[in-house]
Amino acid sequence: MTFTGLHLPLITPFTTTGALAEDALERLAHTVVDDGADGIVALGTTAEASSLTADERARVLEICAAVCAERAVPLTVGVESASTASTAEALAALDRRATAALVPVPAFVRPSEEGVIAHFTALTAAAPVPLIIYHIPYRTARPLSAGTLLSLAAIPGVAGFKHAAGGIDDATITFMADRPDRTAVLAGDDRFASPLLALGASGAILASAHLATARFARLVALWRAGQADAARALGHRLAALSDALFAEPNPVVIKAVLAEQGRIPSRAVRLPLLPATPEATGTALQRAS
Ligand SMILES: O=C(O)C1=N[C@H](C(=O)O)C[C@H](O)C1
Repeated sequence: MTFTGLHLPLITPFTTTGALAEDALERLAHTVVDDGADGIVALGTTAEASSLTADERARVLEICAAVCAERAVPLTVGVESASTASTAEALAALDRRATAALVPVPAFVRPSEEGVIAHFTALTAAAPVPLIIYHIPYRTARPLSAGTLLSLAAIPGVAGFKHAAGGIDDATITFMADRPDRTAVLAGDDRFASPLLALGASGAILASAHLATARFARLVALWRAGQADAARALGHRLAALSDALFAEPNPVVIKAVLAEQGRIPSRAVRLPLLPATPEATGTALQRAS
């Protein structure tokens, strides 16, 4: 299976009293698909997954799975835990309607690169669905060399990567040149999405695409079609939007803009996140229009 196109890592909307806003989540999921998203990611970082209760996580999954089934689009589910055993347990219990699981290196632990390979080898044995490895060293504190990324790509059961290396570094360039064709690479760093697509990424998982969904979908399509001039120009404009949306910790600005636009009932986020400032919200609203 090859993952292509734009996949939306949905925020979790809350009501004005702080409860899960189920209707708003369902509406949002339908809207992004209407606007050109090729798939949905539930319970990613952008969903504040670690701040949700187990019941809320289960409801989010049910809602997203129902929309994905109705719209016939893939559902990728974020699964994160501190150890290999607990991650394997969470994967084994995954909703059967999931198409893939998005799994980072456990944060804070800082295993060796050999440990990372052993971790994902063990997880593929436990997972009922293919894995998309979430490479995000600035959150996990575990950089990975090109050699390790290529070893991970060779593990049966690894369908691809969400690549969010914090830039286009040496490892990224070597990995993009040498990875097997069957390995999907999805751009996962909003600001660097266009350059990674230019290097051959097959798609993207971008929180920024809650806004301007159709334009982000077009960015992916243009790069995939080799229309570099148009893609580059659009990429520059969308990078400016991403800058504004990531001016404060994700997803606080995105939620504030969606609330201002009346697409979700409130800008509420859960601690330790704080609601977006009016300044950041104003700038993002302008760039989103
Ligand atoms: O939840 C996600 O998936 C994403 N998370 C990233 C982050 O919060 O660092 C941003 C990316 O756009 C998608």
